[in-house]
Amino acid sequence: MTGWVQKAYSAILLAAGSGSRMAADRNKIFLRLNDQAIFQYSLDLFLSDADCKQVILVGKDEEKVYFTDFLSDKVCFVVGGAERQDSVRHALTRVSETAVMIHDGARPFVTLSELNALKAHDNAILAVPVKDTIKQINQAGQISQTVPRDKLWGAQTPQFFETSLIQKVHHIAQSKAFLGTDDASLVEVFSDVPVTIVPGSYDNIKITTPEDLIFGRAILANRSNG
Ligand SMILES: Nc1ccn([C@@H]2O[C@H](COP(=O)(O)OP(=O)(O)OP(=O)(O)O)[C@@H](O)[C@H]2O)c(=O)n1
Ligand SMILES: C[C@](O)(CO)[C@H](O)COP(=O)(O)O
Repeated sequence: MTGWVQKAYSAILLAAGSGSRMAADRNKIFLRLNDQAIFQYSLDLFLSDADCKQVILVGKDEEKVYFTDFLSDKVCFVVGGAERQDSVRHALTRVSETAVMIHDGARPFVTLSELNALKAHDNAILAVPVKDTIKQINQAGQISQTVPRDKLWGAQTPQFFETSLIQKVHHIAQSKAFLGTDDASLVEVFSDVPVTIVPGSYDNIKITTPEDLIFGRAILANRSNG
């Protein structure tokens, strides 16, 4: 992992999802892992990084009240949109720095050394090599091919960009009604700027389904033992 790198940035922390796959009685972002709500882990990490000059917390309008205690001179609140991409686009209008780190609040286990590794690049994302054998299927649900995985990586967040670039490609994507599943995909489709893969950790899971809470508690227990 790359060492300490100084580069001022704004962080967009996404918490405006619904968590439908978690099937909880509230937005999963507020579920507790040990002593903290899920989104607090990465909020605290960004606030501990001196290079992070601004955190834009993106939530649902009706849930703003739950974020009030976390707002400050450095942390502002922006109302999200229907899709993750809409939430990012709303937040991008408020970014104060020339670089921006876009992060899922549902990924609580990113580390400072991973943030520093991203900051060593202009445009980069955390990702991990795909471990499973990947099958492509046909319409009948039968295998059409096994996709060679030596060049396949699973995209994570944070994803780190020059602010002007990511603002531009989000604007184009909206005008063309293009919906990507991450922010780097918009850079890939609507610019010729390369995005670097920074090898991340398999710990940096997105809390998505109920068993991820079990994995999350195991990751925390492992960290407190080590
Ligand atoms: N309209 C949306 C959708 C998602 N997110 C955020 O984007 C991250 C990744 O989204 P994901 O967990 O996949 O989506 P959820 O809507 O939270 O969950 P689900 O797809 O299971 O409903 C989460 O931190 C989520 O809060 C957001 O800010 N705005
Ligand atoms: C951005 C992301 O975290 C990359 O893995 C992911 O795409 C977010 O949402 P998804 O609904 O799980 O695809």
